Amino acid sequence: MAYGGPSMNPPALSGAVPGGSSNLKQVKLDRESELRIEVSDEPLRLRVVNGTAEIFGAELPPEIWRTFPPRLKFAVFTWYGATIEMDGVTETDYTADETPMVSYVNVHAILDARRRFAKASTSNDSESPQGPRVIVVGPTDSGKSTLTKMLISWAAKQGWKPTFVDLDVGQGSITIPGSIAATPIEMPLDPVEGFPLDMALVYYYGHTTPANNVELYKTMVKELAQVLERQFLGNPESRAAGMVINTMGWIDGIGYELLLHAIETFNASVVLVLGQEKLFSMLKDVLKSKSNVDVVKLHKSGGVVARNRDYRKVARSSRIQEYFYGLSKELSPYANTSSFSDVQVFRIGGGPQAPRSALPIGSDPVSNPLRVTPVNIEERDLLHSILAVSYAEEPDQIVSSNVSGFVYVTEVDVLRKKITYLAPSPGALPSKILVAGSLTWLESH
Ligand SMILES: Nc1ncnc2c1ncn2[C@@H]1O[C@H](COP(=O)(O)OP(=O)(O)OP(=O)(O)O)[C@@H](O)[C@H]1O
Repeated sequence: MAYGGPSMNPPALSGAVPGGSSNLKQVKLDRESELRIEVSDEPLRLRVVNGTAEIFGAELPPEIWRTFPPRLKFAVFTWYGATIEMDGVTETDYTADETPMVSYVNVHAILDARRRFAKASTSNDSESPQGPRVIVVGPTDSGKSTLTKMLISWAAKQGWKPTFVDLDVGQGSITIPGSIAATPIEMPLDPVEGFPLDMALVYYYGHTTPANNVELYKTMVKELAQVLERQFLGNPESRAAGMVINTMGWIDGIGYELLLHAIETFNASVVLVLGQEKLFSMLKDVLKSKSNVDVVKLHKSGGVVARNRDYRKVARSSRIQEYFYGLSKELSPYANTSSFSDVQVFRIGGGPQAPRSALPIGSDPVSNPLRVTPVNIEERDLLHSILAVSYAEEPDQIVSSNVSGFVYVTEVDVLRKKITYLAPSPGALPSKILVAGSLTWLESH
């Protein structure tokens, strides 16, 4: 794994534990330094034995062992010094004393002041000051998700309930990839569990890159923004806490247009640009006419680990597995079989809008990216597809409706006209309307 940069120090080990197993080791961290860890293929146990330390903004309780799953990459940071104990063999672990954490926490302090200002002047008037709407942008592997987590956890630690918005359909921080989602955060994030799903507002776009259907992606981003806007109007507490929006790492061409679209759609007031000068100056320039938008450049942490295509593919697959089986396979999904006639599967986009003969001469029968078409289960191979269970009551509401969850198609029996799927909860699905995209999964156990 390519580490490096000025912030790399040799591992700082202080005294092996006498009589302990050879896998037990203690690391002493000086103030404002961090222990960067890549977990190996085996889980790792870790605890704080002295001082205070946090993982991406969430403080670790003293003395208590936590188990971190295989391949997780993270840092244990301390503001005032700490001793960490690890039990297990890591892929890598080293300490670093050069981190951008002070600049990150300074951003937090400014956001906090804006929240307090918004809270002090809270009225239900839509013109009154609002909490910050922060959007984090930058190329892939610049540490966007990590910074988002820190800002959210630090805010929650101070009693705010900020809204986290995830626009990155490639990874899926709140729920499975292919979705855009938002959720209020009430407590610092658990370093292993991540973002909670129970109160999330989820839209299923269905693909792991916005390139598959740019119009649909934009439409769903807009839907989500409008719903949050309405919720903020009725909830001064959320409104004062504001939002933190995580974006995808696609920053060129259409990707850049989509960032601008998100900034505008969510009325972002703070744009945090991580690790790229060019993107920073482009955004600064294009947003200079907006006096209420601050564009701030921040350094990427030397600890951010670059992840290749294969890693991302595996990570997506684990996210889906986690949705159905839980983080450590503690859940068991329910297998259900329905007749083809009991469910209605739709897809969005594609297909000609109208036959050429019906269009004015010279115009092209472009496909309609928002068109909702029924899927013939007998004809289209849905085996191994992830389908979203829509809240839409009618097919024409599908694009603008959020979803209650997902099912995974494990068998399609064309002869008996039956479809079998895994669902996270038992009983009938909350809706007959299911939405297919291009997301599939091969269960590996
Ligand atoms: N200081 C650090 N020490 C160790 N690992 C870190 C550190 N900062 C980030 N990481 C890890 O590096 C990886 C990439 O970081 P992150 O997910 O924040 O990047 P990103 O810009 O959001 O990526 P993407 O392009 O997928 O959106 C993650 O696994 C994260 O946990």
